[in-house]
Amino acid sequence: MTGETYLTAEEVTKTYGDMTAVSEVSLDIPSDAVTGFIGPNGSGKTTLLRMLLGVERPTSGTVSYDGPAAERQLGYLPQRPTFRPGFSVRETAGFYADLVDDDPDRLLERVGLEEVASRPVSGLSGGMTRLLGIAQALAGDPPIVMLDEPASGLDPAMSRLIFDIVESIADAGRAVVLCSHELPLVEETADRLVVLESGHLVRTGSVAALQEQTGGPLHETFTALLDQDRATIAAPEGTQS
Ligand SMILES: Nc1ncnc2c1ncn2[C@@H]1O[C@H](COP(=O)(O)OP(=O)(O)OP(=O)(O)O)[C@@H](O)[C@H]1O
Repeated sequence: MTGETYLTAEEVTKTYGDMTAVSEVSLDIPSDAVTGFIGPNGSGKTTLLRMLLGVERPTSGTVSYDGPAAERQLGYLPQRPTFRPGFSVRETAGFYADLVDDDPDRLLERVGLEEVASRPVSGLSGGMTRLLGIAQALAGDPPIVMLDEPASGLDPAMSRLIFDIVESIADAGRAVVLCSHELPLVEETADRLVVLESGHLVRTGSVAALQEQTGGPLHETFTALLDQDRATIAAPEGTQS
């Protein structure tokens, strides 16, 4: 079930010199839903996410926030979250909570890190570091939460835990966007998919609708869609079977 549009991108393009990382992508990000960005390495997922966040300025096109009034509109988990060494988990959560008048203990409880609150951040596992990154992204209760590869490099149990938390963030009414290569988990968790290839949006729609198009599980659907698009690009108009 998806809700209102919280963020709108219109024909956003990002070039770096001669390289086009994202090409004329238009999309809406709805509340009450997880939108998954999938695509091969280098297809432009992170660049698109960062333009939606406003930390990367589009070369052309616009991004507009249509969500509710909020002190912090967007929360962000970067691909490789890093925290200041020497601080404990609680001090770190406290730093982010203070910026938006939130409660650090609430944030730690939200991701299940209250038991390790006194541990130095340098002593956290990769999974716990990611959980602390999610806690930070939730500070101030932003209506939109964006997560870049929240489970990359994590074991299956930790990946599952992270995706369960991601789902619960959207269940609380927020708009959640994530980039991920963990296709089976994305298939289970996402409501909508945005499929990118070489900076182009090649498909968007609900997971069910995309599955219906090719009649298979997501990882097969994904491969089939990309193959289909390569064929579309390769075949001159009117020659496709
Ligand atoms: N600051 C930059 N300067 C030059 N090129 C860049 C920059 N940032 C990204 N790119 C290029 O833009 C393209 C898209 O990169 P991006 O990181 O958005 O892809 P991605 O789909 O997130 O990849 P991955 O799945 O590997 O994280 C890549 O070819 C990348 O090398």
